[in-house]
Amino acid sequence: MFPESHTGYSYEDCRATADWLLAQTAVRPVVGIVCGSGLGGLADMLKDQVVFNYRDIPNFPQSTVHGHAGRLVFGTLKGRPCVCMQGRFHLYEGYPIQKITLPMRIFKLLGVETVILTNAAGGLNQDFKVGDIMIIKDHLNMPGFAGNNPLIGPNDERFGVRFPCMSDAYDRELQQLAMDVGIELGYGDFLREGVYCVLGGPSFETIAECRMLHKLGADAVGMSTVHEVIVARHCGMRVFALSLITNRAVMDYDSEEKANHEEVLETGKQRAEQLERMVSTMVTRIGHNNYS
Ligand SMILES: O=P(O)(O)O[C@@H]1C[C@H](O)[C@@H](CO)O1
Ligand code: HPA
Repeated sequence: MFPESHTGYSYEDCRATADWLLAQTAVRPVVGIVCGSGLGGLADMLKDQVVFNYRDIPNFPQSTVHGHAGRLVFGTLKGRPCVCMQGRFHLYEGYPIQKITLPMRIFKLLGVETVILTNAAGGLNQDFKVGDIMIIKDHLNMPGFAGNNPLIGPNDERFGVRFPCMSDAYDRELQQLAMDVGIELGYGDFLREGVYCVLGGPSFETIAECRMLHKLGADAVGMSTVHEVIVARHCGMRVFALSLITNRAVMDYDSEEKANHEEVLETGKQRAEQLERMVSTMVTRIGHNNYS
C-alpha cells in the first residue's frame, strides 16, 4: 500500500548511527533544526561546523529534491550546540514514512531536547500573504487519516509509548517565545499563527482540494513536517515549527496563478535573512529545561 511500509529501523540501528556521528564530532547538540525547501541557509548560521553528507551517514536516506542540500551540520549557534538538517525527506520521494522520520530518532539519541522544524507552505488562510511566517499551533495529518503514520509497526518503548498524545504536539511556550522574538525583531506585520495540513505530494493541490482543506480548518498546506513532529514527540523532544508562506494556494477558478517549486524557492531566498534571525534568536533563549 505504501513504499516498503512497516520497515522501521530498530533502536540498535538508530543507536549505531548516533554513535557513529558522536564518534566524529565533539559537538553535543541540545537543539535540532530541520530546514525546509529553500531554507537551508539556516545551517550556515552555525559556527565551528562539522559537516556530514547524508550519503556518508549509515542508514541515512539521500536528499533528492532541489533546495534540499543533503548535509547534516553540527556546530554552535551563539554558543549553543546544535545540529541542523540541511535538507529533509518527503513521502513523495518514495521513502517509507519510517525512513523519512529516522533523523528525529537520531536527534534524540544525540541528546537533542528541542526540535525546530521549518517548511515552505501554500497559504490557505485568505488573510495570509506570500512571505508571511506562520507559527504552527496544530496540524491536520491527511496521510495519517489514510493509515500512513510513522509510528505504525512494532513500538519500542525505549523511544516512547504505543499511543502518544498529540494535543500538545507544538510546545505552547515556544510558540509564545517565537511570537515575542518576532515582535521584538519588528516582524509583527508578517508573523502569523495557524494550522498546517500535510499531504503526500508531489502534485500541488487542486482548487477543490484547497477549498476543502480551508473549510476543514487548515491555514497552510504542505508536504512535510507533521511526520517528523509525531516521531519527535513520541520520543519526548519539545517541538516548535514554522511555515514560510511561499505561495498562495489557488482557491478560485478565475485565478491565473499556478503553484510551482521555483516560486517556493524564490520566496525562501527573500525571507531567508529574517527567518534565520528569528530562529537564531529563539535558540539563544531556549534553556535546556526552561525557556528564558
Ligand atoms: O520540505 P518542505 O516542506 O519545505 O518542502 C515543500 C513541500 C515540497 O517539498 C516543496 C514544494 O515546492 O516545498
Ligand atoms: N502546496 C503544498 N506544498 C507546498 C506548497 C503548496 O502550495 N507550497 C510550498 N509547499
